[in-house]
Amino acid sequence: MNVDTGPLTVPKFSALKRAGRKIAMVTAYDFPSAALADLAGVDGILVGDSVGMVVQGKSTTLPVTLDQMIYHAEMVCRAVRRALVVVDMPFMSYQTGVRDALINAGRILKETGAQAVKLEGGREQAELIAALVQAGIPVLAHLGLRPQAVRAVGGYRVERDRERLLADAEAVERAGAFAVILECIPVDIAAEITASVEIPTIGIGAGPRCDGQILVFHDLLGYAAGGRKPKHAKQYANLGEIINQALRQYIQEVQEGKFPGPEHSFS
Ligand SMILES: Nc1nc(=O)c2c([nH]1)NC[C@@H]1CN(c3ccc(C(=O)N[C@@H](CCC(=O)O)C(=O)O)cc3)CN21
Ligand SMILES: CC(C)C(=O)C(=O)O
Ligand SMILES: [Mg+2]
Repeated sequence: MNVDTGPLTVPKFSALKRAGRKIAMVTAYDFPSAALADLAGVDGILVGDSVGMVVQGKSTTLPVTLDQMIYHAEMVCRAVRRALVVVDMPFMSYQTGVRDALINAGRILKETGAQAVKLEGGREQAELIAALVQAGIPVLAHLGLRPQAVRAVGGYRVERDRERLLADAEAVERAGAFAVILECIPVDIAAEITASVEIPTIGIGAGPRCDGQILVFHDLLGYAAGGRKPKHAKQYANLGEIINQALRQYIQEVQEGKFPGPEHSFS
C-alpha cells in the first residue's frame, strides 16, 4: 500500500475524505501529550480552548485568552512532526470584527507554527471565514454545540435544528473552510451534512457517519478531573487510576524509607 508518511498539510488533510480514509483527531495542550498523539498517528491535533476547562479547571471556555492559546500552541507545535495542528481562536478574539480576526489569527500562525485556526459559528461567520482564507489562513469551522455561546444558550445542549445546521454547513464550505467540526448533533443530521458537503466533517458527539472524529485528550485517557465525563466521550484508558496508584506507592515508600534505594543514590 502507498502510505504517505510526510507532514499532513491542509490540502492533504482535506483529501483524506475523497480517499475514503477516516480522520482521527485529538486535542492536546502541551509537549508530551502532543508528542504521544503524533507518534501514535493521529491525523490532526487541536489546541482547543477546552484547555480552560480541562487544564485550568474553569467551568467554561470563555476566560481563555489569545496569549494562553499561543503559549499552548507553541508547546504542541514543538512536539509534532506529522499531524495537522489547528488552534482554537478563543472567545472575543474574532467576534469583534474581521480586522481583529485577521490580526489575531495572523499572530497564531506567525508565533506558533500551527497550520490553521478554528472558530465557532455558521453562516454568521461566513464573511469572516472568507477573509481569513483569502489572507492565506486556513479555517476549520465548528457547528452544533458551541461552547463559546454557553451564556447565550444557557447551557451545553445538543443542537437539533436540521435546516439551520445544513445551511450553516453549506455556508462555511462556500466561505472556504477546509473542514468542519460537528459537535453534539443527532446522528442522522451529521450523516446528511457529511453527504452534502465536499469538505470533511469531524464529529464529537455526532455519531459514526462523519468523515472523522475528535475527542478531548483527557476524556479519552481517563485523565479528566472532576469525575463527570460528557456522554459523547469514550474512555480508552484510566490514567487517573494509574496515576493515583503510582502516587500512593511513592508516598508509602517515602514514609517507609524504601525510596530512594541505592540505585537512585550517589556514593
Ligand atoms: N472535558 C471536556 N470534553 C469536551 O468534549 C469538551 C470540554 N471539556 N470543554 C469544551 C467543550 C464543551 N463540551 C461539552 C460540554 C458539555 C456537554 C454536555 O453536558 N453534554 C450533555 C448532553 C447534552 C444534551 O443532552 O443536550 C451530556 O449529558 O453529556 C457536551 C459537550 C465539549 N467540549
Ligand atoms: C471539543 C473541540 C472540538 C473543541 O473545540 C475544544 O477542544 O476546544
Ligand atoms: Mg473549542
